[in-house]
Amino acid sequence: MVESLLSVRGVAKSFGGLRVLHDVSLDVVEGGITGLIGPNGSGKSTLFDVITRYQRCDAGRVTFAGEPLDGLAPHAVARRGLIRTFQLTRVFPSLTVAENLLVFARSARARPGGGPAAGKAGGGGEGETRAVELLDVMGLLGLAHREAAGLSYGQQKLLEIAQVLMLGPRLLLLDEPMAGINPGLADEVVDRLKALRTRGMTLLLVEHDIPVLHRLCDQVVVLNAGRVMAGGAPGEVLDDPHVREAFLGE
Ligand SMILES: Nc1ncnc2c1ncn2[C@@H]1O[C@H](COP(=O)(O)OP(=O)(O)OP(=O)(O)O)[C@@H](O)[C@H]1O
Repeated sequence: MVESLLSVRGVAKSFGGLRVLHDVSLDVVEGGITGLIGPNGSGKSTLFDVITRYQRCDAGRVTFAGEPLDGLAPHAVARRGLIRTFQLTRVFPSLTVAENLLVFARSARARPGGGPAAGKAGGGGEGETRAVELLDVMGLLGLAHREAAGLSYGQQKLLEIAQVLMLGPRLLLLDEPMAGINPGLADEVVDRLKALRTRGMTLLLVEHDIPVLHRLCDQVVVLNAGRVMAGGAPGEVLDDPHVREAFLGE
């Protein structure tokens, strides 16, 4: 049996009297891309909040790399390598693309045995080497000396992902990485995310676009009204008539 990098078991969460998550369990295997889909209000953001410890769950447990996250603060979770983009990223418009990465070099953590997408970076020369490598992976090397303010929205998204990669995550949580990106660039973002997987990164992302889910994900988990209603290979899950009815309104 393949051990999962992230394991969510029996998670429940209510806000006041409103039960938002009911007994949610899922596994994310290392080195894969897992898509999380579900109608508006089905609990996707709340699940991300619980996983990253922005919210406490009322019941259940989240385990990362074999260790329970109970009781940890969000920054301590991030330090273990479980990182969500909005937590830490901010594109500074008046800095160059390269400078935007180097800002993150100083706070980067070392992770022994990581590949280029999950390795270590300090300040100085090491941080610069890593920044160049990540700009290359994200297709931004040619823009390294441009001001970030001049980037397209999609390029800024790629820069945000590169910033967070400076921190050496082991699992990256992305909330709708394609949102607002024009269709031409969406293909590029898909390719860049796949390139990260090739380098050993593990991704869990909220995504609504069905063709994107088919192209990108190894596994899709469907959340409906706070419960996992399906999970498995994209081809199986996204063609399931129950899923199509709940999610696509068919
Ligand atoms: N802090 C909170 N206090 C009270 N209710 C909340 C809170 N956060 C979320 N909710 C409620 O929980 C439910 C699930 O919300 P959540 O944002 O997790 O869903 P979602 O699947 O991410 O939705 P969307 O696709 O619209 O982002 C909604 O009914 C929402 O109003």
